[in-house]
Amino acid sequence: MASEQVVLDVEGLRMRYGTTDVLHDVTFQACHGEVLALLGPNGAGKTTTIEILEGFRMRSAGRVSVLGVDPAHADERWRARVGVVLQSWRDHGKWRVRELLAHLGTYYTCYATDDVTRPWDVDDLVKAVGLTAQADKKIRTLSGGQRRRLDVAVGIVGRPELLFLDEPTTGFDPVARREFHELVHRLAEQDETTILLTTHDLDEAEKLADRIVILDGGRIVADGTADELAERIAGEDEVRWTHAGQRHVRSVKESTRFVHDLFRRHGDEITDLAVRQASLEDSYLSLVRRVESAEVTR
Ligand SMILES: Nc1ncnc2c1ncn2[C@@H]1O[C@H](COP(=O)(O)OP(=O)(O)OP(=O)(O)O)[C@@H](O)[C@H]1O
Repeated sequence: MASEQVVLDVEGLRMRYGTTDVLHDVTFQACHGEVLALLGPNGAGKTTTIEILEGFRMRSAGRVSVLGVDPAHADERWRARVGVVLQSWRDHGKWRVRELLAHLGTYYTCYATDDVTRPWDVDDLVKAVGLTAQADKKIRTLSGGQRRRLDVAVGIVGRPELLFLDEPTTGFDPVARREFHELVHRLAEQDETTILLTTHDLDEAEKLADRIVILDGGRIVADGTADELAERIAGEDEVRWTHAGQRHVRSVKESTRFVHDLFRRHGDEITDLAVRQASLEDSYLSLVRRVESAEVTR
């Protein structure tokens, strides 16, 4: 993390649609250069949260500060510092990729600073999102995954300080996904862009995020690094080994100590040893099941 400067500050956020509360007292922060993943089951409140932070939706209660400004009262200068990748860019089908990005980029020219050149050079941008071969194609002829890459390019053309990515890799093939992950790392590490992303891909969250916030039923049920969540929630590693021709599997809290004891007792008789640490998926599933069973008994 480049500095401890707080870029996103959310405290006691509440949202009510009609008579239904969908966010209850949501509190979290993100610091400069941090990549934060917001996870949670369908309907947990991720998009609602992100739309409030983007200034697209009015909250019912709570305090929200984004780059030091309340998004409900933000101006164009603030908007130019924020990049948004929405769930899909469907307009401008007759435009060509390069043309659209160059056109949208002109909006940011007046927001360039001594430190940040705006907009992003179109050829560099098209290359960064892997659309060089499609740069002169009409948008309506792009495949679903190529459109999604264009969505990402539209979101970052102004070189935002803060980037919101709502399910960015839906429809990406494995190569596109890998390239997108490299782009996110580059944005966070080289450009110190703060990134808030939502995803249902736990492997993606584990790879990209410095910190993970899990929302369930409109409440934050976990907040920490993938390792912290694995330790705090799933808590157990899986150890597999063979002894005297027989396969064994045990779930244990302290795998290093367990393996040490195993070798102390059986030495070279132990073969095929494998230790699998609890993954983010284990933590997530265990947490969501716990919340669901608590709701059933409530
Ligand atoms: N405009 C709306 N009017 C009424 N209820 C809404 C509206 N938008 C969302 N909701 C409700 O708010 C809750 C949270 O929805 P939201 O879209 O934020 O969830 P999500 O976590 O993004 O879900 P998903 O993973 O399915 O995209 C859901 O119960 C949804 O039905």
